[in-house]
Amino acid sequence: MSPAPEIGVAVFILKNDQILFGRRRSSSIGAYTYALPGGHLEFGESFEECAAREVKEETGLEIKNIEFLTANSFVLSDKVHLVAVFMRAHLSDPEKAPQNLEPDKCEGWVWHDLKNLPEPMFGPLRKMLDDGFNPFPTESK
Ligand SMILES: Nc1nc2c([nH]c(=O)n2[C@H]2C[C@H](O)[C@@H](COP(=O)(O)OP(=O)(O)OP(=O)(O)O)O2)c(=O)[nH]1
Repeated sequence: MSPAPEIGVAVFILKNDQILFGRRRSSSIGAYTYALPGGHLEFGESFEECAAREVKEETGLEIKNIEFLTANSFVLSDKVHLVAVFMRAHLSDPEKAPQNLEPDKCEGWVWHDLKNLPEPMFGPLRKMLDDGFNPFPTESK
């Protein structure tokens, strides 16, 4: 029987014109690609709770104005089917820098401009951005 789809929540943390990315390590899917902070939805969690928890666990940052943006279904192989929920948020304290709190999973966190995104990017995210998805509120562009 095929495994169940996994539900991930990924967060576009926006600071001025920039987005926070981390390069994934080899142990999980999307090895060595740049992705957003995020992780798997736990039983009973809202998307907002999952976003805040994963961002705090991975970067030490607290986020506010957490909003749902979109969701996508990606079949990556005959074993991996992801349902990715994309959220947007801002830093509670814009002066605070991200820490790499899970160095076994991530090489470090860096802010990138939407016009100068890091490569290679995690496949599902690359596809969304190539399709023209823009996580910034329309009034700020
Ligand atoms: N972190 C992250 N996950 C993403 C992104 N895009 C995307 O489809 N996902 C999917 C992949 C995974 O199925 C799921 C969770 O990702 P993950 O691999 O980072 O999870 P994790 O180990 O940190 O989570 P956990 O098991 O500790 O809860 O979300 C993204 O940009 N960042």
